[in-house]
Amino acid sequence: MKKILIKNIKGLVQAGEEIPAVIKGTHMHILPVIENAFLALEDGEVVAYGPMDDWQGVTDWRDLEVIDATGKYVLPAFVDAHTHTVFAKSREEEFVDRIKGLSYEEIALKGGGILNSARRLGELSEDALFKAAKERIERLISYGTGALEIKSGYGLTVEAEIKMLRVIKRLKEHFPITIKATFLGAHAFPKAYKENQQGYIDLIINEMLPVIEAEQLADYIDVFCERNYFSVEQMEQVLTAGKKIGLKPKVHVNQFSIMGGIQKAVELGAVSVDHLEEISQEDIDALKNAATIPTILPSCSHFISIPFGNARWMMENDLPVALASDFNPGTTPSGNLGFVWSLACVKMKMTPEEAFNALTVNAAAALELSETHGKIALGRRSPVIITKEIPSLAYIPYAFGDMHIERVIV
Ligand SMILES: N=CN[C@@H](CCC(=O)O)C(=O)O
Ligand SMILES: [Zn+2]
Repeated sequence: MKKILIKNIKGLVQAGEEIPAVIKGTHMHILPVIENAFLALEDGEVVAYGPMDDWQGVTDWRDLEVIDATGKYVLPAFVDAHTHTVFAKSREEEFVDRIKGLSYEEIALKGGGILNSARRLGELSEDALFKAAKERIERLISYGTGALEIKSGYGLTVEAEIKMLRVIKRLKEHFPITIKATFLGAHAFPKAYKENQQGYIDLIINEMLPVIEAEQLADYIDVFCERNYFSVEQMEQVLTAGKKIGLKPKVHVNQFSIMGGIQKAVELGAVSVDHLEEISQEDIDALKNAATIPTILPSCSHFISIPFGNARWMMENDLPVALASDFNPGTTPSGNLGFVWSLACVKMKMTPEEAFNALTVNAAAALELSETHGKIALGRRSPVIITKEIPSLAYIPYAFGDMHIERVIV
């Protein structure tokens, strides 16, 4: 048995059996920290923690690794509940086009964007996609990500969507961290179906979903509900078909426009609604008393220069805000949740504590991982982060761009 004792921890963050599975509104500011603490793990499972004064000493030193965390914090790893980590190639030429004045939507309308990624993904083998995604995930873990969701959606043909999902399945098997798969066949209409949108929806429902069901390739179903992409009615068709084979909805809504997608997604029992750069009082009202987690993606706002989600307004309305990276080659070529933490504080005026809850407890809820992730508690095995020596917890989002993580125990 591999035993690890982390002692003299400057601050053990978010440790406690009583920490709730979802943290709403004003409660998001509450973040428990045990000062001068210890944490004991056996084969990754939390077997004891608390103030150093309560530490009983070690009786069995065999196979024990002792880590002295003087001046360092220990945190539950982040949960990334929204990524597109499997993709073929980066898209920096679109980045340059945006610098020159084109918008994301204009680039997409001239054949760039999602269709650009789909063209490139079609050319790559399953093995090549797996290798590239594996390297990305290794990097994400070193940044403190302890569980993540990965979407398909750069295939847009039966063959290529299934290829993506098979890659995600292999990644699940390869990594010790939890990975969940989301089917996003309804990410964009392929060129061949530009004039026959219903034909593509039929392809998703009649050709893709049966293979996904037979091979158990997905946990969730997603639709990009947006002008020039999928309408609310089209989203409803796809989500309803997905639900019939047990896929719960997690959807892209309100990135550029307000179309009623949030209300419909809530009605269909969505686990989360993601993006929300644009939001109305009606949207907020729909989310009150719903189990759906509003998930904001500030790195996307930063990178393509669109508004940041109004987290403060959501919290004032007692909603449980989650944060995720949206890691993808088009709108967010970074899966670094430390940077997301910083952006949430600087641009969305979330306190460091609120943003941390949004990256852990509420993010775990957005991925239905509340039982295992988001906090440190007895019996749990989810990854933990050990920081470098830092003056305070707020220093992490404050000193953006620096790497504050020394080690991630998976
Ligand atoms: N908006 C939809 N999908 C991705 C971007 C896809 C792309 O541009 O490749 C997002 O969440 O930002
Ligand atoms: Zn996305």
